[in-house]
Amino acid sequence: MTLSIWRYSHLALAVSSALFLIIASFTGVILAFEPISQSVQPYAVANLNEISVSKTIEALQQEYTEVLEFELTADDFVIASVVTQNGETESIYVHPITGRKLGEVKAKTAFFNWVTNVHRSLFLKGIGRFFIGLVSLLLCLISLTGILLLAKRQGGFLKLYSRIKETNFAQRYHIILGRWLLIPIVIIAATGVYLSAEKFSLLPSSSTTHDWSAIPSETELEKPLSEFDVFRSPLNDLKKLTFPFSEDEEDYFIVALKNKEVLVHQFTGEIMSDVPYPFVAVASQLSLNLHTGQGSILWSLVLIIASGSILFFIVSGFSMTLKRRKNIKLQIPIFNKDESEFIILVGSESGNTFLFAQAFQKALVATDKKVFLSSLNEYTTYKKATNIIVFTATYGDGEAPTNARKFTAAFQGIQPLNNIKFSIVGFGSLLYPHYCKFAIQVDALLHQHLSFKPLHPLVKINDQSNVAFQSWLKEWNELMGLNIQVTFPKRSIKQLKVIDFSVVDCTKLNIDNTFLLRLRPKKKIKFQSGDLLLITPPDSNVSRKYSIARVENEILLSVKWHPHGICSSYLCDLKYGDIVRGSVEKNDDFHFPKSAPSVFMIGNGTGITPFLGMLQERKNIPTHMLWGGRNVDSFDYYRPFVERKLIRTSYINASFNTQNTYDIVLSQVNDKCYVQDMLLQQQKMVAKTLKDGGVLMLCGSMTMQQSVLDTLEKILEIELQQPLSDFELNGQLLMDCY
Ligand SMILES: Cc1cc2nc3c(=O)[nH]c(=O)nc-3n(C[C@H](O)[C@H](O)[C@H](O)COP(=O)(O)O)c2cc1C
Repeated sequence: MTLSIWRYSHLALAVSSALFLIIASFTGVILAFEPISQSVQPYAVANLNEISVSKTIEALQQEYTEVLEFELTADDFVIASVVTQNGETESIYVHPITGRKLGEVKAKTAFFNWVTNVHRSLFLKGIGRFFIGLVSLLLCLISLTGILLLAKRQGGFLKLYSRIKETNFAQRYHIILGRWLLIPIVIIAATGVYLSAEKFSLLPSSSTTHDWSAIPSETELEKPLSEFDVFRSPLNDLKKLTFPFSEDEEDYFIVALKNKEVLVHQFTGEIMSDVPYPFVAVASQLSLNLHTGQGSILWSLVLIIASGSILFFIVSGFSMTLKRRKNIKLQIPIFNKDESEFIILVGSESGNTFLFAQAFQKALVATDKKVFLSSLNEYTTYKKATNIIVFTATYGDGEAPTNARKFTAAFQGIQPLNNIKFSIVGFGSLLYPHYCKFAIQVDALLHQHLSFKPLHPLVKINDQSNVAFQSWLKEWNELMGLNIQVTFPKRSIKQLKVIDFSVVDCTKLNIDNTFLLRLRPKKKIKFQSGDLLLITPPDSNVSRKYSIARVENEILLSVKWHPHGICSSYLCDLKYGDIVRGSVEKNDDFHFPKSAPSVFMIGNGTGITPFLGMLQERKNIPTHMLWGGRNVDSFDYYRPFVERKLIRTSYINASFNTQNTYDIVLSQVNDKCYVQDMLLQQQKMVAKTLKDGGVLMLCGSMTMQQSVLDTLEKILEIELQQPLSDFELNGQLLMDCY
């Protein structure tokens, strides 16, 4: 709730000021170049702290007929207003020791003048200035709401700079740039507000007021300028010196120093008035310098980057909002569990079943029904429920999808509050031996419970068939006396580029009927270990995806041959030089982490494949790999890749400072050990890895995934009293199981 308040405030502020912000930041970037071009001019003189003010006065008086004033700029240049020997009044850069003219003070170019006008007032004078001031204020608020949002997302202010989970470009760089450029942007905005407030006289006066009526002391004697105390101070203490207008005794030198302004008697050097600058004047000067970058090339560069980044924030922010809105439209989270009459429970691994469930929910809501949708894992009590509709896929070897693994246990432990009618729709594929097995289990479970009555027998849907779904819907409508119409959002299927690969190696089957295949892309393509290779055998419409390793710019895959497997049989028969057509699909969720204190790879069977490549690419991140297979010989094909990089020792004995290690466990030898057994034996080390921010990568069969996740859940409860989902959300648990 609070998150959405901040998000909406952030968005509303950005939307209302976007156009002005674009103009102000764009012109701001250009204007920040002006102080840089100014600073690089050759008028600076070194060691101004060693030159006294009187030295410069003398030099100027010798060189020119009359000196009106001189000042030290933010770039440490000396500018003097003088009357030359020819009687001309000039404003020039001078050398503070010789008084020599170094160059003419040029007026701002017409271009910079124009851009300044746009930046300050959009050529709209007072009203434009007001809008720009207001936009600066909004920018302050946008930055503050942005930082609050970020703190919430990262889990607190202390974690502001911790690892970012987002992989979407706009979102990722909105956060990265936001947290580094927040301070400069707030400074730009706050000083902008200050300068505008000053222009509109909303601040107390910043001018110094002298008492001009003071009477000079009679004891003070006339002396040369070089003996005036105030002129003995170093030149870099001075801001500006204005010479007396006439030789009248009541005309004084006006000396603006860094911290105060003094009036000095022109003949005796007596200080007639000494007024420190008011706070407002100091703040104004500081605001001007910080807002414009005057006098500092480094700060000007920061201003250029910060102003430019505001343009990026606007574009990336709006792109994130559009994306979120699209997702919200898909999700329609409307009613809570206790007010809903219809409960839809979903088991889905790759999201397709969710799309069916959401479309069904949307259609029901459109007929004014109160509907609640959640994953099967979140099964609980529902106060007003009369109907439960389960949509679930089956995975692995007839297993539950990850978001339904806890359903059976939850169902057995929860007593429903009322009698409920149920309908089960199983999503599966006839290509698998255990067609819709998990849906069958859920159906059986509900049948056994006295509070649940079937509305309709279990329906199985092969290969996400819309025809089969609509026919179930028709019957469901009839039984319910409803007539809901379900339409599906068009799925944007990314077109993958199909290319040719030549076979470099295809090994024989090992004792587990597994073989290694090495393919060389015929074209240059981008891929990395953990990506997926999609292959459709010739004359077939069945595609298979394989998790791949990148080894010396070639694709390595490990395939288990199934006697009736169309794709595995096709690949198994390949020979050196044959051409295979396929496409590589990016799998960003399963790439080796760019940074992490340590990585623990866990896999079984052919699930070792992406790790074989990651081990070759890995850079300086301590790594341990645990692999589960059947026999010692099962590891033979993988051994050379692993032993090139890792030393065999158990995780518990691994010393990450000096070595990267691996261990294997075998299920068909005497001690019959599975990866989850090994994790349990080394539970302290596993918990410590996660606690210290390490990343756990899991690849292999769904059966192994289920057991490993159950084991991890147990370990974390005992060792850290924390749920596994905390680490999953944090990006510390990466999975690619099949
Ligand atoms: C690795 C894998 C294993 C699968 N195992 C089974 C299975 O044992 N039985 C079955 O009926 N369908 C199986 N399927 C098919 C899925 O259940 C089916 O494609 C489903 O529509 C996917 O839904 P989802 O996208 O919501 O996860 C499997 C699919 C994959 C990719």
